[in-house]
Formats: sequence, structure tokens, C-alpha cells
Amino acid sequence: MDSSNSHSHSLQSICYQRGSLRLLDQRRLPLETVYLDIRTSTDGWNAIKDMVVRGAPAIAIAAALSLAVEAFNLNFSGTSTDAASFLTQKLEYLVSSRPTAVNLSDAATKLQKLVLNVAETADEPKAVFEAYIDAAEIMLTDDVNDNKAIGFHGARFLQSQLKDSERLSILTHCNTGSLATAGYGTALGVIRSVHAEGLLVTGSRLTAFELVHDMIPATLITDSAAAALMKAGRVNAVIVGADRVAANGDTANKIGTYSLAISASFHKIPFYVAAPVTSIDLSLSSGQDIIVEERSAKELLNADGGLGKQVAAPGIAVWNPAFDVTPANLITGIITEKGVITKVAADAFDIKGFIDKVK
Ligand SMILES: CSC[C@H]1O[C@H](OP(=O)(O)O)[C@H](O)[C@@H]1O
Repeated sequence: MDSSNSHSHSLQSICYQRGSLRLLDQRRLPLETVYLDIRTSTDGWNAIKDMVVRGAPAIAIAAALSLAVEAFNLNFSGTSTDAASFLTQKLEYLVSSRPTAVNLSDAATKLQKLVLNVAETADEPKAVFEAYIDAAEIMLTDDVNDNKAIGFHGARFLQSQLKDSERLSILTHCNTGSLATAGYGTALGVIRSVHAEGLLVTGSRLTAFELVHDMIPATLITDSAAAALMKAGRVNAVIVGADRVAANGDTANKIGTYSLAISASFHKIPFYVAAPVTSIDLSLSSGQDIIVEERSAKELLNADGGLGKQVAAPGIAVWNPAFDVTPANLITGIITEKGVITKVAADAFDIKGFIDKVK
């Protein structure tokens, strides 16, 4: 199996060959392109925690592959049951790196079930490790395929909503492209698929960098300019990613998403979430139970996204939530690789019904 995910000229956050994983250090973009070698699940945990790799799908895949590399290079003496215990404990540890994106825990749960199942009949630990590595590699290739399907469904749906000669002018927010996934992207994947003139972007460092790199026409704005742009009539759709979608459609995403949704609602602009089905958490009835990660004050007070020396307001109190939760009533539709989830009643999604139908 060609387990690498090398493809077209898009940026790659995850460079993987069996036995080797390198992660693009996204903290240093756009000025430096530096890849870090990841040899163990501990390297993987640190890379996720410190946002070397970021993006809900990307952190799940980076976690799984960091353990795949560790397993591939491990001299293991023990039974197949011991191998399954080793892997399940490492996956539990990896899940603790960041709490909000459900993709990480979803991937870990699926991989834990797999290794425990294989260990029941495997004669030796090697079979358990190989089954794990195969499954982790499939997650890598599936993610790119899922994102292309999200792009296809999203582009087709958005264009079906256009009037006459209207052209799409999409506002997006935060890191949802090839840097936040194994490739192609979710919300940015829709934009890639649409590739319309006059795309408007908030979220400068990573998304703008990626759009320029891929020569997709875009205009960079600040978060605080979004409402004024909507009022000027220059936006006719908003598309964002997701870290976790609750059963009723409430969605956790990068901080600032909620205020975008409020502005879009006020200006009667459709607001879409683009995410793979693995971002949906049916165990949560609503968004009020989603854990919102708070990050270090250094990310606001220090230069270089927290890597550099302090440059702002020593001693000031800081509140730095990484996400907020947008209520379902502000969301027009949820674009997935299985199709677009629209509302069945005035302001309600039937996400479980959709999932059951497309299974
Ligand atoms: C397709 S990525 C979805 C989501 O993940 C990002 O979170 P982070 O960069 O903190 O890992 C961001 O919220 C994106 O919108």
C-alpha cells in the first residue's frame, strides 16, 4: 500500500512513510518551513499539545501515526495481549493532548477496538502491531478522500443556492486546509472545489498562506472586519470547519466562529460548517457539554505565537479559549463527505437520522 500521502502541490502538514513521520511545524509558518521528526507517541503528544500540528483531523492522524512509527521500530517481547495493552494505553495517553476536537478520541476508540479484536486471535504481538499500523495508515488516506468528497458536496450545494449570474464570495475562518488535515481540507476543501473569484478570508497566517501557495484568489481581512464586509454586501456564504459537532448541530470551532455566525445571521447570509462525519459526536445532545480548551497566556503575550519572548502587557490577566460553540440555530447546513445535512424542521437538524441513512 502506498501509505504515504504525498499528493499534488498543496502544502503537507503530515509527511509519512511506514516507519517514519515528519510534521510541519505550523508555529513557524509562513516565514519558515521546518519539519520535525516524530519517533514516538510522546513526540506525537508534544507536537499536538504545542500546536506543531493542528487542525481537528490532522491531530487525530498525527497521533495515530506517531504510535504507528513507535510500534514499527519497537523491539517488543510479550504476548499479543500485551501488545494490545501497550497500544490501547498509548492511545489513551495521546487523547489527553487536546480535549475539544472529537476526531482524536474517535480515532483512538476505533483503533483500540481493532487491536483488542485482533489480539483475541493473534499468535504473536507482531500481528497486532501490523494490524494497528495498517489501520492508522488507512485513516491517513481516508482523510484526503473524505475531504475531496466534502469539497464536491459543498461546491455542488453552494452553487445550487446561487441566483442567476451570482458568483460565490465565501468568507472562511481559521485553519481548515491541507495544514489542518491530511490533505485538501474541509472548509478550505470546499473553497478549493469551488475555486471561485473573490474568495474572502479571515485567519491570516495559515489559511492565507495556503491559498497563496495554491494560487487560489483570496482577500485577507481581520476578524473584526467581517461584519463590515457582510454589511457591504461582499459575502454570500460563510464556511468554517469544526472541532466537534453535537447531536443537535451545535458546533465547537476556532474562537471567533460564534461571532461570525451572529454577524452572518444578522445579515441573512448562509452559514455552513464543513467537517467529516468523524467530527460529529452523537454522544453529546448539545454543545453545552463540549469541553473548550483554554490555551496558555503566552500565545497572546509572546511573539511568534508563544514561541518568542514576551512582548505584551506583563502581569495583565488573559483569557485565551481556543474555541467557541455556535448554536445550531445559526447554522444553515453541515457539509460532510456523505452529503449536506440541512434542517428538517424550522431550526433543527436530524443528524442521527442523516448518519443512519448514509451508513
Ligand atoms: C479542519 S480543522 C477544524 C478546526 O481545527 C482547528 O483547531 P486547531 O487549529 O486549534 O487545532 C480549527 O478550530 C479548525 O477550524
